[in-house]
Amino acid sequence: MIELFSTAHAEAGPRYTPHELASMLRLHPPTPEQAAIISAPVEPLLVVAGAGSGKTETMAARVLWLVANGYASPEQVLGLTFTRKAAGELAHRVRTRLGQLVRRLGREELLAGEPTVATYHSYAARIVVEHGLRAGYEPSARLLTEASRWQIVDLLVRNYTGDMTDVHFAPSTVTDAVLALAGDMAEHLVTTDELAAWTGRFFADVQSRPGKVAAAVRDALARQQVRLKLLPLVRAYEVRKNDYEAMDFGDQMARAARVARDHPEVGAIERERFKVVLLDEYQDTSHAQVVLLRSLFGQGHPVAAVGDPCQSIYGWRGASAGTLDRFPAEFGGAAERTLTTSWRNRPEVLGVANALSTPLRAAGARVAELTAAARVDARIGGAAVHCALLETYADEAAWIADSMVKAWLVAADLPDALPEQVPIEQRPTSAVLVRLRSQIPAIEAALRERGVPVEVVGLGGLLDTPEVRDVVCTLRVLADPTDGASLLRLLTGARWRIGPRDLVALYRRSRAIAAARRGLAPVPEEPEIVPDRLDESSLVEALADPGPAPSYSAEGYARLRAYGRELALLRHRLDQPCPTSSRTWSAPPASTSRWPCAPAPTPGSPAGTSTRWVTWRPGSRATPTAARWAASWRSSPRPKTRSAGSPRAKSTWSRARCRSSPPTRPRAWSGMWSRSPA
Ligand SMILES: Nc1ncnc2c1ncn2[C@@H]1O[C@H](COP(=O)(O)OP(=O)(O)OP(=O)(O)O)[C@@H](O)[C@H]1O
Repeated sequence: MIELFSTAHAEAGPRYTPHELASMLRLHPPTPEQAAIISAPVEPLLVVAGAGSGKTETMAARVLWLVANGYASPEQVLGLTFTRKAAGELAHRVRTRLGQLVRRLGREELLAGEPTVATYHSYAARIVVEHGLRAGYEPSARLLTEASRWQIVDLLVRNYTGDMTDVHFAPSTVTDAVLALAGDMAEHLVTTDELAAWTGRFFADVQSRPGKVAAAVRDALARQQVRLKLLPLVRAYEVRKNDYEAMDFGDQMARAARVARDHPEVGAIERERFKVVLLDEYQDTSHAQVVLLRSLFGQGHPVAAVGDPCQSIYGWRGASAGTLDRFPAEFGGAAERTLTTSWRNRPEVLGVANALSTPLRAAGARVAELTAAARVDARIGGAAVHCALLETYADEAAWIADSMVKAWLVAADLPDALPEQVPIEQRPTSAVLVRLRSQIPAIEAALRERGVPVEVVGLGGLLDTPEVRDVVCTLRVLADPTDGASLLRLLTGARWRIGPRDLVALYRRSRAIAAARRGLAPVPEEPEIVPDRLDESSLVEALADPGPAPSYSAEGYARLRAYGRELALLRHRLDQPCPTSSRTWSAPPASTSRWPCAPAPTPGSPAGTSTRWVTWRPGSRATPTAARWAASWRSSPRPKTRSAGSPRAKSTWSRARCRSSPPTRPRAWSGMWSRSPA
């Protein structure tokens, strides 16, 4: 048990029961299960409970009970959640209740200060800033955004000349794989050397066993072989981050965990500061997060963790349902409690949810089945949960909209009315959850068609509207001439309506351009046999230079020419400064520099036709990093082309890099414009 917070109340036992506090603040009375958690001894505690069972509510009530009974002052409470939204929700409930308590008890001196409610990541960031120097981490290290991470690794990948035998990925996939591997290693606190050594031991172990290697093991070995090939890139990424004095989110969590693990004095300081710790969604904590929390608060400190093994969504990054099972061992013999009343769902929904989660429980998830609270709203539109499997998104949207209209009419007892005739107070609120944002417009349209007012929530809403998506695709095509997928969307969209025959002709043209370029490239020692990414993705070039008109329908050709001209005009504006760039930096010393990616003159095209993708001029506004990258690109050696049959032939992606890197360069380059200098 911890040293109690000053007052006589705490030493003499709790002054207020959970029920008394609830009635004092006019809150819902807690259930017996909730009351037991709220007033549990001030020791490690694990609450395993399902969705909507009142976990957040109970945690807020526990903070209130601890403060009211003098076990902790508000500022000695730390609550950690995964998302800012959840942190905001918990903080709001705790602060509102503490405010009510102050007004009721009139004891402001005891309740001064604010609890700290933060995300796991922001708490880790604070640990690194405040204590990182103990482990040699600069507190001023810059945090890389997802986009910056991607740009750094993409550039490394495209300039990489190491052995990539057996890595049959496109460059962008290699970039994703390197980022994922770097992230996984940070989550698991594993270094590149440790991973290489572990893989070596694993291989030796498998090979030392007699008999045939099972197919599944062979697959695992092959995957690990690929992983080993990526390790030099992960190392290069680490070096690059050090050069930039930067780190990503994974590094930040790993640094916090290492500081806490290797420097016990940090735990002493944090335990002194926070007498009570609440951990939300504990089932989703990664290995690095568990190490951080266990190192800081793992010696019997009153940590209350809540979690639901059936809601574990981060298995891929090291979280597992076993995290909940290990809690008592990690935090010093925790009591375990549960909540079984659902305040959010009706019995029919819970019946389905309980049935669906039965296999998870059978596999060891120790979470109790939920039963509906008596106060859950009366049923609307029948007692059954319906499930439909429909052929198209449009059918699905229509079905959802019809079901909702039916529910409205049943709720209002107006079977023949139109939705807009249902009085507002009789309209039940309804929510539609979708798997993909792209489904939203169709569902929204179907509901509006039937007169049901709709509000689309979520940040992605605007980006998914077709008009905005067209603008985004246009920007992509301008910045990345290999982005054939975006161009295809625009060509087949409502504006240009290019038909299949003309698309095939354009595709043939792109092949001809690629073939002509191969013809002009330095002659390899042996013929190349593997198609590369550029071969597949030069539709944008073909649009700029569509070749002879008779290959297309007259109308199609005219539209393609018109659109090609429009894109060329827009492309000339690519090097204009971005208004958000906050300082001007002198660009590297060079005369006007052109990215050498103009398509070669090809048979059938007017002599000298070429497309200039991006022009950069001295004096342009650029960040120092962008300037450095541009300079390093110019001085980097030209990659070699691959020869078929050579013993250690570079794989597809490696050669694709050599061909596709010039056109994609502007993407990395222009992406830097919008960033403020470091
Ligand atoms: N004893 C109670 N009496 C009445 N309502 C309650 C009670 N306990 C919780 N609730 C209500 O139940 C709803 C769900 O509670 P809460 O948000 O705390 O659940 P949760 O388990 O944290 O949900 P999730 O699984 O989504 O995180 C809230 O509206 C809350 O006010």
